[in-house]
Amino acid sequence: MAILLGSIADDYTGASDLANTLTKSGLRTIQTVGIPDAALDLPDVDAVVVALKIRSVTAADAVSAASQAYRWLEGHGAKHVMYKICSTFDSTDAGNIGPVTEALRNIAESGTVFVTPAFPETGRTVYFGHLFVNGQPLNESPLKDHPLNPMHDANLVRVMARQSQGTVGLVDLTTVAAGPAAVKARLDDLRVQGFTTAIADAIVERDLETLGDVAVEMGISTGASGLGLGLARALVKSGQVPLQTGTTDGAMRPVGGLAAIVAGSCSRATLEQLEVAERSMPVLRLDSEKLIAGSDEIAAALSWAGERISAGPVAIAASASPETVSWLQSRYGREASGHAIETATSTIAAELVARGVRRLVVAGGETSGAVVDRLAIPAFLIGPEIAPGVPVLRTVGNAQEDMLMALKSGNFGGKDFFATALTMMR
Ligand SMILES: Nc1ncnc2c1ncn2[C@@H]1O[C@H](COP(=O)(O)OP(=O)(O)O)[C@@H](O)[C@H]1O
Ligand SMILES: O=C(O)[C@@H](O)C(=O)COP(=O)(O)O
Repeated sequence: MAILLGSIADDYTGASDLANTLTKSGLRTIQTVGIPDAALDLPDVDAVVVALKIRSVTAADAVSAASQAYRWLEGHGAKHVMYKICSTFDSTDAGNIGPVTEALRNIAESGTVFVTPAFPETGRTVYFGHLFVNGQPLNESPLKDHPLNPMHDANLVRVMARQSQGTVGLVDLTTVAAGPAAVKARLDDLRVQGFTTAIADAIVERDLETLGDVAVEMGISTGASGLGLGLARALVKSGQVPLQTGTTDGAMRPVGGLAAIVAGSCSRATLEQLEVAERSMPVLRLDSEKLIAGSDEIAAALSWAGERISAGPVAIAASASPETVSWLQSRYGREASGHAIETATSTIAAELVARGVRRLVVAGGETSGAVVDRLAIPAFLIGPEIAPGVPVLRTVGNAQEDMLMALKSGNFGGKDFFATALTMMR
């Protein structure tokens, strides 16, 4: 299997978001969970998105995992590797966008690498280095309250500089609007001046097409799904990939079984989606403190689900308001409470699967990572889009029967996301 485009995604929902964009843009794409085992029979594809869970680990661990994934992708023919980060630039001053981008730049022996989280379809735009989320500066958006990486600065040149060793430049909108030649000239200029990375502005898809045209000729880039769109369109336009249509064959064959939702995202969109779901299906709100205290809350949740699930889908949520999250964190610590709740939600998901759930929606990036790891799923085929950034996924190569899943990024999806997803996953 020789691939054209490789990607290393820093979390699993982000990986399915990018795989969805590449598929929609005409590339046959598969999402693997980690570097695939040699024994895994992968279909012929144009693009492989290697999903890693490295957004909230130490920078050293993130660099090591991403470097190994880069070597695997390069060894399988990838001419360009995109490091997929969150469209809301989820990271801290310790990393991991800066350290991983710089490490990949060194391995690929690249010039100045551009970085853009722009994803206009979901309201993420970058203007003179400042990230806006649905028109609000990042630091005023719901991301200011993220449980693991609250974002307090919209100026990404500054944010990136705090987590980088090298200097960070800017490819501003005026340059991007002038087209690929102007962007290349600006990157050359930045390289000569010694900049290792540069935030690239983008407001509309056309800007991302320009950036894609430039990136496709470089070894690596860093960005969100919008950059994936630019890269995919550049590959199709150049004739390197014939335009394919639709989703992977067989991705949507019915799997039967029971259906459930497990939510660990505390993002505003997820909280609203759970409120709406309460009108049409049973929703259990877990007690966060009891979850941290021990297994009784898990057993109670499974018994609650057992009494209802044969009649239709159920939802189980650890999700809580910013006030509850910060109270819990002040008592148990940010990482410890996040980790304990991820362990609990993934245990609940695995037990539901053991009891016959074959259609599973998971809300939250870290939460999805914990669930997918717990279920030991090796890879996913990409099905149709439920909402921008969220496709239906079909498991590949796992021990259990095939499952249909959706891994929803916390902030993605409309208010009726859960009902829409379950309808598509019949
Ligand atoms: N009630 C809660 N209190 C504190 N942390 C929570 C609570 N519920 C979930 N979490 C944690 O919040 C984090 C949410 O992150 P994630 O799953 O990536 O969601 P998102 O996609 O919205 O960023 C996870 O670590 C999860 O375990
Ligand atoms: O780019 C994005 O916004 C998503 O693909 C993504 O990575 C979101 O992360 P989570 O909200 O943590 O799922």
